[in-house]
Amino acid sequence: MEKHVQKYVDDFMADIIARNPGEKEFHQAVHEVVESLAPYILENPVLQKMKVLERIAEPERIVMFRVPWLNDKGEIEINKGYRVEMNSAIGPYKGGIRFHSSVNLSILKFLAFEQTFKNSLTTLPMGGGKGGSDFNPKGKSDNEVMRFCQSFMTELQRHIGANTDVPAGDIGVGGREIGFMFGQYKRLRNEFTGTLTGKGLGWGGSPLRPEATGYGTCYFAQEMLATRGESFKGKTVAISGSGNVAQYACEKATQLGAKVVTLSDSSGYIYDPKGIDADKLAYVMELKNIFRGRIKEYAEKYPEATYYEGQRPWSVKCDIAMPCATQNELNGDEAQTLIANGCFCVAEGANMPSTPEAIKAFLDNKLLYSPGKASNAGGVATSGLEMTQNSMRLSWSPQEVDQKLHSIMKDIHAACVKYGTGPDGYVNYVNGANIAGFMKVANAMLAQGCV
Ligand SMILES: NC(=O)C1=CN([C@@H]2O[C@H](COP(=O)(O)OP(=O)(O)OC[C@H]3O[C@@H](n4cnc5c(N)ncnc54)[C@H](O)[C@@H]3O)[C@@H](O)[C@H]2O)C=CC1
Ligand SMILES: O=C(O)CCC(=O)C(=O)O
Repeated sequence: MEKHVQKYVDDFMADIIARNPGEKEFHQAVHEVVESLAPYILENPVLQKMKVLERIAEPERIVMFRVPWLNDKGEIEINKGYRVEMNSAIGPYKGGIRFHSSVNLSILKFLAFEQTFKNSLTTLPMGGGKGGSDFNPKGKSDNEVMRFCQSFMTELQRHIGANTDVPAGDIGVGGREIGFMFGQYKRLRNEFTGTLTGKGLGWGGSPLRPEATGYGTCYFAQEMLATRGESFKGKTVAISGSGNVAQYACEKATQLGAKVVTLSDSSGYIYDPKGIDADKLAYVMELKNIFRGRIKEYAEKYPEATYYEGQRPWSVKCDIAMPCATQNELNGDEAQTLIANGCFCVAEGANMPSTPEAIKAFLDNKLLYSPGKASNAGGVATSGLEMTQNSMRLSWSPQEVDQKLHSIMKDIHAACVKYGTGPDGYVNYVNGANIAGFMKVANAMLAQGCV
């Protein structure tokens, strides 16, 4: 990197760190973006003068609140609730809600920051936001989850709305939680609107929203593979996670002819050398979505599989890796192991799953590597399609939604290629996604003045 560009990055980050002390995930997300954008911003002085990136890195609003609820023993429990309304330059704030014990402001700010660029890439009119709570749904009864969701929404409902801020699911928030939150929103506001996405099909949801993030990640990977005359057919795929994104990435990769050999959760991973086919995946979906069990039970049911306690799946030999669990789940050493084992494509289904050292290894070795903000954008894009269907008061068929999702993913890929191709022809999808995502938001902010 040239000296004056490095200085811009260093000064920018020094300011971010001073203004947001201790928020390491947020610093990490901003650093990656500033590194991509610095040359572009230095060539466009108006962006510097109008402090566009500085403003994008400061949330427009953060709401923090108490979430008191009663557990099944009748005792009061208290959690923290948050909504980070990051940027509304191109549309209402939009982004998921995460329930996980690790949730804090740093994590939600990094997610809301990433969401701003991701939503812009979808080409749909959605700003960036993210919310959540340090509530841990593991081991809680359905009634406890319902009481928690109702209390969370009792406060959140004042801050959201179909034209203001439209939350959805994320880690720990799936169809069950969206149902409880939507029910409480409707009850308190006395209105049936599209304020949440990820709703059930019979009450305003879009076909394919549950599938969209995993499917979209595979559609994006298909586009990357095609640039080298490759496809999923006959490839071995390692997937981490076993939740929503991992399940549907596994389903689509298998449908496209690949063999998926791993899934994981926070306790460990399973390796199935025969591949996780449709029947085995149906078992995983029941295990995780209904019985809320652990992935190790897979290896008890299918003796051909092995369970590795406390480990991540990146030492397994594969052609394609798809991290679909959580942030910073793939480090520099694991990236080197993947590369040494012949992995040539990494498509992120999770948000920021690769550490900066892992990303550097992928780029230095010229892998096909897509950051989550590009390859997992199919989820929020389909949420955008749900918002459109809600506004029009009609619903599209699964085929129509799938076709739109597919074409959005192709367009995001094309935008990354346009802005990320270097002089040697290698596509740096990190730069491509950051620059393409930034431009639309930046132009809107320039037009809207100092707000
Ligand atoms: N649900 C969606 O539509 C979208 C989700 N994402 C991202 O995809 C990732 C997964 O989200 P979902 O599948 O929706 O959540 P989920 O709650 O359905 O599944 C999360 C998975 O990650 C695993 N996990 C959580 N913490 C872990 C840890 N510390 N170590 C190892 N595994 C861990 C869980 O065991 C579970 O398998 C997250 O990064 C999320 O932000 C991104 C775009 C959209
Ligand atoms: O569907 C949405 O609104 C949000 C999805 C999400 O949280 C994400 O893209 O990370």
